[in-house]
Amino acid sequence: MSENTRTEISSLGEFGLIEHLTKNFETHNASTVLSVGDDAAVIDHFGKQTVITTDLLIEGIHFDLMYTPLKHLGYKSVMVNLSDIYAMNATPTQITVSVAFSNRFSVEALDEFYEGIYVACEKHGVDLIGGDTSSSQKGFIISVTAIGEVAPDKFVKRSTAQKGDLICVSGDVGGAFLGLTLMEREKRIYLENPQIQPDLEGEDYIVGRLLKPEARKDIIEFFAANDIVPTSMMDVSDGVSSEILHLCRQSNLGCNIYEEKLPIHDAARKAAFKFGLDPTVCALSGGEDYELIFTLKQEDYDKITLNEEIAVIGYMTDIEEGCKFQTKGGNTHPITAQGWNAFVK
Ligand SMILES: Nc1ncnc2c1ncn2[C@@H]1O[C@H](COP(=O)(O)OP(=O)(O)O)[C@@H](O)[C@H]1O
Ligand SMILES: Cc1ncc(C[n+]2csc(CCOP(=O)(O)OP(=O)(O)O)c2C)c(N)n1
Ligand SMILES: [Mg+2]
Repeated sequence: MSENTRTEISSLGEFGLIEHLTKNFETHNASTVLSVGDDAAVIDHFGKQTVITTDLLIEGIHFDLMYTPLKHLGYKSVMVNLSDIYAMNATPTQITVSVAFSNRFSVEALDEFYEGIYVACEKHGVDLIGGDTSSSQKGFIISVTAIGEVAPDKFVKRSTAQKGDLICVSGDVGGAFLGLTLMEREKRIYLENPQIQPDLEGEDYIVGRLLKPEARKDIIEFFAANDIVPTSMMDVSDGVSSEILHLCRQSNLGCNIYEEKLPIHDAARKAAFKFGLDPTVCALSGGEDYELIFTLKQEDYDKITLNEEIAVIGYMTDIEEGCKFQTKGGNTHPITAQGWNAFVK
């Protein structure tokens, strides 16, 4: 397809567009009994339990199209939902995708967005089984629902951590926030002086963390292969400190977290210093890392030491102890939820 082709959505109409966007996608899961094309889809998880989650992505709130390629946006819209399914220790099987957009979008633009959706589906073995398509007066609105399966009562909640459990985080945290800080800075410079080209040299890691997060399927597979069942779990969308407080509040416990144990990538640390930010603050309050935060019984410690993708950052305590953060200098502070909140500007 030529770069300059612009096909108006009106040339296809709503039903033509849906057919165009979905016709080449085949379903792969046995649980997908009926897919796109009827009043509803039908799924059958053959005795397993069904896990379901949904998240909205709103232009200007969750993403900025000035620096977000549509293919990446499609991919990320799916990933943030799959991340919630993995956070239940479940396997994603189907998604629905609903979109609303203004006439500033062409068929080619939506094709790009769906390319990203399909790449994410392929990678995680998920079927697209339906959705909805509408117009919006202003802005691109995306709503994805993900469905998954889990063996009966094997899902992992936020509320079941026990005193003494180890608190663990997968991968590294803070990078996506630094990617966002960089993109917002470059956008500002560009708007002030459009002749200046964005300077993203050497910043691929943090930009990648923002634009193409990876839901941690590998961690769930590692648990299954090593007979590990976390005592509680959730994904890191709003920032580590905010998520730890959710685990503590819902489990009626306190915690001790150690600054020196926070997994921060070198590229993120360097970027933080460049922007005059504290890497620890970025890791605790940044958000959009889409890593898993979970608690484990102490006797499982040996099973995870060999996995370099898992860091132990602290442990759960009695509720009376409060939620505490110990700095590298040995000072102790209460943890506050300074994570992302769509209603706080
Ligand atoms: N408008 C709503 N109506 C009903 N339930 C909601 C609504 N918004 C959020 N929830 C529910 O509240 C819980 C927490 O949501 P949220 O903080 O968005 O979690 P996550 O970070 O996993 O997306 C979830 O169970 C979610 O389904
Ligand atoms: C334009 C823009 N503004 C702000 C952000 C930062 N941001 C967007 S969503 C989000 C966190 C998660 O969003 P939320 O809607 O709370 O997801 P949920 O917790 O429901 O999964 C963050 C930090 C961004 N990526 N782009
Ligand atoms: Mg949500």
